[in-house]
Amino acid sequence: MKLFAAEQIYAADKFTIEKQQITSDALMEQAAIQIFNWMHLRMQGAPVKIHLFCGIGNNGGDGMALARHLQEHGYNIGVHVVNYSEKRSKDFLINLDRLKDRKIWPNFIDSNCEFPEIHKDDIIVDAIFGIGLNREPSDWVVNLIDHLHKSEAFVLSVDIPSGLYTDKISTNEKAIVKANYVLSFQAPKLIFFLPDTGIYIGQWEVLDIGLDPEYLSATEVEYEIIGKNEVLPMYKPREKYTHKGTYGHSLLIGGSYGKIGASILATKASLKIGSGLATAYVPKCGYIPLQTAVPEAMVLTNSEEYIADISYKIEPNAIGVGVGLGTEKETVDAFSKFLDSNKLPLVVDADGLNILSENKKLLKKLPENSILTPHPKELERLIGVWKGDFDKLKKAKAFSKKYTCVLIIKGANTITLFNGKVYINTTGNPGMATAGTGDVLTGVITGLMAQGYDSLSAAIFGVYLHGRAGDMVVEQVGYQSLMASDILEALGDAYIDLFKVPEQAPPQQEQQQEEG
Ligand SMILES: NC(=O)C1=CN([C@@H]2O[C@H](COP(=O)(O)OP(=O)(O)OC[C@H]3O[C@@H](n4cnc5c(N)ncnc54)[C@H](OP(=O)(O)O)[C@@H]3O)[C@@H](O)[C@H]2O)[C@@H](O)CC1
Ligand SMILES: Nc1ncnc2c1ncn2[C@@H]1O[C@H](COP(=O)(O)OP(=O)(O)O)[C@@H](O)[C@H]1O
Ligand SMILES: [K+]
Repeated sequence: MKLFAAEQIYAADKFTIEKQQITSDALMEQAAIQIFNWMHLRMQGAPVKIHLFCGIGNNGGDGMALARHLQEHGYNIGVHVVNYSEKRSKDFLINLDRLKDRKIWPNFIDSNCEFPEIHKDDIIVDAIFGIGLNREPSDWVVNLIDHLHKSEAFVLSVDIPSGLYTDKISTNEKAIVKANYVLSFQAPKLIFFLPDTGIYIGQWEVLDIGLDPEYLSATEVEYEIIGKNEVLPMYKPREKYTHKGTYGHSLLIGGSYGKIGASILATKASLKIGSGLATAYVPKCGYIPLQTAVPEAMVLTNSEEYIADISYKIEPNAIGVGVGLGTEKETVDAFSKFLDSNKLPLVVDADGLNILSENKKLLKKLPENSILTPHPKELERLIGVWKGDFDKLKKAKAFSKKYTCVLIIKGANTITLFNGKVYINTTGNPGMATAGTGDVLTGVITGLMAQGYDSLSAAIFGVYLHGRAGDMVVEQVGYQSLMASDILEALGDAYIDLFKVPEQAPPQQEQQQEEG
């Protein structure tokens, strides 16, 4: 799903109004009705007090229009205008008048006013600022936001939590509403998925407010979120008249004394994801553990406790390097020499990344379209410290461009960058914050490349399947008990899940409705 920049949403808004020959307040009305329907379906007329805090722009206008619909349906509302500017938007004013026509007089709050009392069982609708925020809110607005938080009432934010910018990080975390739920118009916003800003969003849902679909589909975006719909077209089916050679040979180079488990996990993952053959290249101390733990894999060994040379006679189709590798001087030299002769795009993880960070000139030796899979600390070693998520993305994009590599930034909502575009994964859970899960991901991506997936598809699809396996298995084992091996075992389920059709209402029920 595309993530649009604020300017693109404003442009789509303008285009829709012109094409459909409607007024902007009619579009606002559609948006408000969508929110009303969402609330009405859940509240069913419950007499809970609903406090609507409305700014003076179009986000506030949405809130005012919503207030009218709630009042018409008998809800117990309090409407508060957060009067932070004299410059009120046209559609805000139209909706203010419509409220007044119905004899509803909002409570106007400014810097000198006492804030309204809010009980913790009340509901707050946050329509103070939307995507038009362009500077830090005044101190009294920050105090109001603090007042909302202190009430402990449920907060429903319209479009985005007020106080969040769409393209930068706020300097004052107290100036941001913490939303329990966000109803976002037309598409989610990038900030919902970044660690610095995602913390202000409990749950979110998209409401289709009728922006022109053709315009939106023709609009090129920098950011996309990746779910099942996006990865399904990448899937390569298994054909009947094929053999193990058809599905490629993965080579996993890594392991050192005390870290052979990493090689086991990665090698096994490459087979579990469908690689026809797999070879683990490990120091001799890894020979017996590997042959025992992954009897399906072949093993090549070199020196005793860490890898001191990387050379082989096999012809792999994909190579993953770095898990458990260690950073001994001889290993670094072996990796450097290997890069001189290797032509295949690599998947580089863990100590492979640490070696590259310590020896930046090696980065130039990486074949084009190699995949680097750093967690945030490894990323910092590669690209340097950053100031907030937007700066991180900018630096990461520049790095991926400079070395023509796919960069995978691991974490909650793993982010893949390539060729100026950013793909945000939606699978995975905090149960995966445990030893060895990254090693499994390296094996998964290597195994996909061995099967012929191009680097970008292997990265996006691999991250998705890895996270989906984590989501499926966590339901059985729980967050705390989830281990990397559990993800390995669930990779098959993640594939099968790609083709599961969402459950529909039982036919009997439909029949009854028709009869009724
Ligand atoms: N297509 C869609 O998706 C649709 C979107 N719709 C809704 O419109 C919302 C965007 O509305 P919006 O452009 O009027 O901006 P909004 O966020 O209400 O801010 C208001 C104004 O405040 C100002 N301002 C900024 N920062 C400030 C500060 N710190 N302190 C004081 N003032 C500050 C700034 O004006 P300025 O003073 O800079 O001229 C800004 O323009 C969007 O989120 C959605 O809810 C729907 O109605 C239907 C279709
Ligand atoms: N909170 C989280 N939510 C979702 N996924 C997570 C979370 N924490 C970690 N992960 C995933 O777990 C994996 C951890 O990788 P990494 O840190 O390299 O682990 P290791 O080095 O132990 O193998 C990554 O794929 C990451 O995206
Ligand atoms: K808002």
